[in-house]
Amino acid sequence: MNAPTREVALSVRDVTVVYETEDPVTAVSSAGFDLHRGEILGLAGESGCGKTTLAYAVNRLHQPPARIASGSVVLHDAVTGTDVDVLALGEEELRAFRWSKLSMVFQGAMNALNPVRSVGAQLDDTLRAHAPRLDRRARRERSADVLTRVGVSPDRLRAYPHELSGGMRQRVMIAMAMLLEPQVMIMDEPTTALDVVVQRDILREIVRLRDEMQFAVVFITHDLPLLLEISDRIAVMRGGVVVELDTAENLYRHATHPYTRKLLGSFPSLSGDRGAFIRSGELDAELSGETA
Ligand SMILES: Nc1ncnc2c1ncn2[C@@H]1O[C@H](COP(=O)(O)OP(=O)(O)OP(=O)(O)O)[C@@H](O)[C@H]1O
Repeated sequence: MNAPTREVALSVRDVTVVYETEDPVTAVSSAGFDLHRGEILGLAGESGCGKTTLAYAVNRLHQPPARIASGSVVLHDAVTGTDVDVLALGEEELRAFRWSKLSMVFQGAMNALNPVRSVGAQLDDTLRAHAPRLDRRARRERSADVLTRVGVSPDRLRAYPHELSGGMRQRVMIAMAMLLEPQVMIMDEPTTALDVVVQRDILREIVRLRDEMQFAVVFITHDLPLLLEISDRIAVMRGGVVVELDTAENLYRHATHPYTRKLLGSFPSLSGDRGAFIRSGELDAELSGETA
């Protein structure tokens, strides 16, 4: 597996998000992290701790009553060499930024496909909107290529969403998220709705693609054992705050925050002989090519 670099792709600093409801809720409070190029950063924490709220802030997806009260999100664009101040982008700039620089896949993303348009037409729409210089043939090739990368045959370009299984539809959404080769992908429980075998297949693909394409991934889930297997570093959130951020291995072996230890202890698969677990699971072995 390629080691991620120390170069920072995305800096998230002191982000605070408030839901301005009758009784305002500060869902994320001064939270932040640096995401390195080519890195998979896991974001862990129990339900309601603010993971999705933070991810939405990074992609500016919040609608009222949510309000980003403070903080900064900066993408260090490797292509142009400039820094993009995400929270300051205007509507037009934001449209150009999403998908092409930073893309997001949600748990229920597969339901976001348009039921009356073929997969190919939907990939083509995104390319036409964001890569107008590509001609029809180049768009078709690119669409076929991303589908192949996520393990879906290019014949499926003609298929309609209802003709595909849930796992395939979710793969199509992951293909869509990588269509414009963004530098950062945020994946919020991207495989939770799928069965375990499909989930593992897709995760294996994500890690392989990260190695191939060197994009950086923020991977959000409450499934800490899974994060320990696939992440380079893990940030643990609690009550809207990042309480600990360390390499997967350090976090597993020497978690310093009592909450992280409690979280590790709450997964039966992680108790017992901890030394035997870390990054030596079946998935990791397969990823490093040790098994077929
Ligand atoms: N629209 C909303 N209005 C008011 N409060 C909200 C809203 N959406 C989320 N919250 C609150 O913000 C906090 C963080 O929620 P968030 O969904 O970000 O957590 P999460 O860690 O992603 O949880 P999960 O793993 O269940 O998705 C929670 O206390 C939640 O109740």
